[in-house]
Amino acid sequence: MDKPALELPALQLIGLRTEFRIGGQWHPAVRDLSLTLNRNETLALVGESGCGKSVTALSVMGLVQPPYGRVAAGRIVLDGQDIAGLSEKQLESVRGNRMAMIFQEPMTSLNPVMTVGDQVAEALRLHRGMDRRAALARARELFEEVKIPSAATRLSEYPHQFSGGMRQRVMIAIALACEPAVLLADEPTTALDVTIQAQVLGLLADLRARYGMAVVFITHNLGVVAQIADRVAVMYAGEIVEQGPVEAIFANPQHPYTRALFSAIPRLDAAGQALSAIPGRVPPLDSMPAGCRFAARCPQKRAGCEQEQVLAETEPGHAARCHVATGRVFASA
Ligand SMILES: Nc1ncnc2c1ncn2[C@@H]1O[C@H](COP(=O)(O)OP(=O)(O)OP(=O)(O)O)[C@@H](O)[C@H]1O
Repeated sequence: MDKPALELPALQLIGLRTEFRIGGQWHPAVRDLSLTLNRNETLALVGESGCGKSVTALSVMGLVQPPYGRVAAGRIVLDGQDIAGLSEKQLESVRGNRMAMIFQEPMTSLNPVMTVGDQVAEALRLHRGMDRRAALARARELFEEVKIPSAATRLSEYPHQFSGGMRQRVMIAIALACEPAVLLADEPTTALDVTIQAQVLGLLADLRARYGMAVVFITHNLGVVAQIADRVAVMYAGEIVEQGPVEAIFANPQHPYTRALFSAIPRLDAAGQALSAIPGRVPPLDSMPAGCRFAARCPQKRAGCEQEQVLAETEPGHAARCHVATGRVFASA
């Protein structure tokens, strides 16, 4: 695919804050979240369950809506256009077109009573104005690109006739149909067995390069991160606590939470040693502590952690939200 000469970031989030209403009050599930993603780049969003990864992706897709949730602040800039304030109707022309999302369980997103071919074709008819015949011809090409064997005959089958891995390929074909600038992938391989997972990861990497997409890949599997990501953003309790190139995050993690995540991975050379799970749990949205949200679980807690922390660079392109790691003090100081 040709790229524009002067390239805008594919996706920029600037100060994103997404809130949910709990007991009549709004509480942030994501706050002060900024990141920039270029075309042909994969950013892994990692962290424990409940730390705000899916809410971040759903916010980008415009799928957090009142009355239960809202994007309360920030900009979501897709290929230079701020889409945070778009109406639902305007968003419909962006979703599945300039940005697309794939989920852990494709069965919940696929229509069980429509052939998979028609489901791929639907996106092309809606966003590209193709007639059914042309859309189905393109759907066949897309099935070949995502390596679904016997593409031509499988187009007229229904989702239940596909295995889990093949269904995920159908979802990827739908997502790619309109050649989106940004693909949001929320744990797309978690439900697959490891061999199929590796195949789907390889396929996503190939397609990213072929289509020049930016990919946000949500996972809590650090092995997957190592395999697929260029950059990593580690989230904890709704905030990015560390961000940087994948090599720097693995070789030189700065935030105590990132280090704790790494020490929770089983290691072959440490057979017999207990796995170090992180004691405690992510605080619920309606009782977030002031200051560092990880402090209560942090082995390096000290004076100053009770103050708001800023995300500050520890080396070029690598930042952490911890005054102990960065030597930088506080947002409020
Ligand atoms: N509709 C909702 N109403 C209220 N709270 C919500 C809603 N959706 C998500 N949350 C809360 O927002 C926080 C972030 O959730 P999110 O699903 O983004 O976590 P996650 O990091 O993606 O976790 P997982 O890996 O389990 O998907 C959690 O505390 C969750 O309970």
